[in-house]
Amino acid sequence: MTNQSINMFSWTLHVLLVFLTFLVTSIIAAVLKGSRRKHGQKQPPGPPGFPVLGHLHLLGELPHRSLQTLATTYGPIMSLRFGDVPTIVLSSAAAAELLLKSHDTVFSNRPLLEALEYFSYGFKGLVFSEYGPYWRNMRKLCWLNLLSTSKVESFAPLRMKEVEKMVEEVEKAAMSGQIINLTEVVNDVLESMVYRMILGCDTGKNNGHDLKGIVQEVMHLSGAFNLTDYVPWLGKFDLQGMRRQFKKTSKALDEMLEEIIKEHEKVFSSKAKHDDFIDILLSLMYEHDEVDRTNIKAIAVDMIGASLETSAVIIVWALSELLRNPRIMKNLQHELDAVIGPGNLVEEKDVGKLNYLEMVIKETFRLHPTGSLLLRETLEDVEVGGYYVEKKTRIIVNMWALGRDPKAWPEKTEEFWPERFLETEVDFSGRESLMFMPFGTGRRGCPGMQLGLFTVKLVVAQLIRCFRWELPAGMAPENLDMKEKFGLSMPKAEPLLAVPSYRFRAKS
Ligand code: HEM
Repeated sequence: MTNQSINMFSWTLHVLLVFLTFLVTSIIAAVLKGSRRKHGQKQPPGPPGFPVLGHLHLLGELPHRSLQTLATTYGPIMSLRFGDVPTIVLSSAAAAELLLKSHDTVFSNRPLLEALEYFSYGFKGLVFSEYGPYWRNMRKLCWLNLLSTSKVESFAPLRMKEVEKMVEEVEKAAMSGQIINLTEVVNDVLESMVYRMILGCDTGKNNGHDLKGIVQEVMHLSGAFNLTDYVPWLGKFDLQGMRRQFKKTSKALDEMLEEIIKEHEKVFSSKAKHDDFIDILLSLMYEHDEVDRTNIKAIAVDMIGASLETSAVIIVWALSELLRNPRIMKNLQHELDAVIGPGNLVEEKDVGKLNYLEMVIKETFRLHPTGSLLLRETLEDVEVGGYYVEKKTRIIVNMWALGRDPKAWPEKTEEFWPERFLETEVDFSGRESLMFMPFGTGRRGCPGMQLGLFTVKLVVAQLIRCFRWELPAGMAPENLDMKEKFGLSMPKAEPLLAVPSYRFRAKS
């Protein structure tokens, strides 16, 4: 035997051994878990699964669609197992009401995913920290100091300035009849707003650190499929090489945040102070023991992650639906012209008067929920709706399916029809009814809803008020590609391209 074939043989043996250990351990684990379950405890229905994989193979490229299809057979409360993780998928408003509303606390935990352990400094932020006193403190701190109504309003001039810059850029394209990539325009304005508000800097290179590139990598890795999250004991083999990437990216992220914090510290007591989230968190660190440097970094990452893609993605979907539905675009332009003075830019104080805009944004969230699968985990065993749900069961609320639940939305279910909200008195908060809850619900509901809505409405209103939009090369509205791709926030798969022309030159 040559050296090469000996190596080949030992490599094959190694892979076989790993696979066999994997198979045997998983079967033992499944048997032990089964035997722990008491007799007569009814599980929600679900399809038969494979050993080891469970139902992972059923997820497909667009899990929200695959799960919706499965729910037509197994019902709106469905039991699945992804690797080692028992999971319940909720696919209707009634199912979400039954579990989440009546047992808010029990369903208030989040799964501890490996990527987020790295990027949130061992779950020291808010979004993915475990339900309990630490999470409660962090939530209160963020709510009072960063996301309260008065704080959100204090950043309004910053948002307006960035929106004005965006309008100027689009005006240049309108002058030359250019096709523009609206997805890029929206991402750029959101990045500028979010980075300035949270970190006090823009999207370019910061002391040699590629802020935009690093954040994009963090978002990408946080949404990527990681086998370790489903079969934890396989983690030590790091078969997909994910841990290596988490370590590399979290190191780059940490170095960049350190420098940003140091810059803030240098000018903290001077007039050159930025007055952004880092400044606010630094003052809390100087005043209170409960905040340290790690918290500042973890919260900054959470706030960027929670606000950037969510808002940008929904704006692009809203603009796409408006381009595909000229009647609705016209209605919105009429409302904007009637409410806003001639030639003026829309300001945040106007947003509350724009009822049709509100309906357009609601309808966009119904059909294109950012975060198509909302993730929770049970804190303890619970019996609900005649079913037994174990502690540490992962709960997936299929928001995609909720928006298409024919019982909740019987009329024109698949159609973009904002007028349905004239009759349906639901707000964004998921407080009254879970048929519509784009910002989640209950204790873990989104604390950035107000900020998110202001931003989304302001950007959409400005782009529709100032410009007429056409699809490139005479494309018919109904031919616009509306496919989504799976990710943390379910963005449109293809960038949105369109040609702007002036409705009028706006002045602020
Ligand atoms: C259009 C924009 C946004 C959408 C659609 C959105 C949506 C959501 C959703 C669905 C959740 C999960 C809620 C649940 O489990 O019930 C969430 C959580 C969260 N969001 Fe937002 N969000 C947006 C903007 C923001 C902004 C601007 C911020 C802050 C700067 C923010 C901060 C958070 C935080 C901190 C959490 C975790 C709360 C917790 O676990 O206690 N979000 N968001």
